[in-house]
Amino acid sequence: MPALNRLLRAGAAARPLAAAARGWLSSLVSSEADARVPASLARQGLPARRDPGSRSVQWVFLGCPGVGKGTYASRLSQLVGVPHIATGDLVREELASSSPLAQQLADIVNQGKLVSDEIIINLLSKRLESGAAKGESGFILDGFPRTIRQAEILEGVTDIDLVVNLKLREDVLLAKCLGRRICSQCGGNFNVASIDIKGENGRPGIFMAPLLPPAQCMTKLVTRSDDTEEVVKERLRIYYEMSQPVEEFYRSRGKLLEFDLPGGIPESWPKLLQVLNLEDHDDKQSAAA
Ligand SMILES: Nc1ncnc2c1ncn2[C@@H]1O[C@H](COP(=O)(O)OP(=O)(O)O)[C@@H](O)[C@H]1O
Repeated sequence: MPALNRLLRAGAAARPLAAAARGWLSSLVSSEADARVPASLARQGLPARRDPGSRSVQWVFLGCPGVGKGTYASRLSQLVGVPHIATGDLVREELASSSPLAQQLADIVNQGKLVSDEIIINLLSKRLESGAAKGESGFILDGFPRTIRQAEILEGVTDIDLVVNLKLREDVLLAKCLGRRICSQCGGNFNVASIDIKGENGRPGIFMAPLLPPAQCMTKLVTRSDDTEEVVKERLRIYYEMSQPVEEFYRSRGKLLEFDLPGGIPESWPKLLQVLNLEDHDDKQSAAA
């Protein structure tokens, strides 16, 4: 099996890339029969394909920067027992290394631009490959696909069961990005923003309490270099231009589940479980804990 990066280095052009990526990724993801698809999709008139337990879930989380893809994808991955794979994390791991790619990536990410499809497919392929070697199966993808080309390549490789599109109003997205903090020691994600917007002119208000770190992390908090106001606004602009069409790509295939976040985690998590038909799962896990 030729590695995608070797093909790319050999100067593979646009069409061979898609073919190469398909070959490479398809050996790493499963296209077997369908996995669990929430009954809520059926209620929405979307196709609910059933063959429970045939393979692990293959889900995608879409949504603007700051919407909470990482938070909810990570919680769900623990609940359903599949890895949470965030391409933004893969990019940041590469940035933290002293690889030749790191400087090139830093310039792109710090301007709020998208990394090339080639680089992202390469990073994702490596992550899937190392997971497969450890016996991982299934996934919840967060931050991928982010362009129509990425979506087409993924669709050519495997059957995604469900795409959750998380939504929040733009002023809240900006406040959440600016309030985001990471513990430089444990890697935990927190948010110091306190959001309390009153409803007006028929538009509902929204309340989100800050997600504060424990005392031992308090002095070790850092801000992502791309979470400045200027860069967040550019990331939002790029999302609308490059990634929003991906929503329509999955909507037209009957796979998109729209989810308007009603508030912070205490309000949103139970509702998300409800629409995913996973409340029982959560109860069983809490009882077992
Ligand atoms: N699928 C992708 N395609 C291109 N670039 C990506 C992709 N995923 C992540 N990146 C790069 O990594 C950065 C951080 O990604 P992420 O943590 O997902 O950010 P966000 O908070 O904007 O959703 C992006 O701004 C982009 O430069």
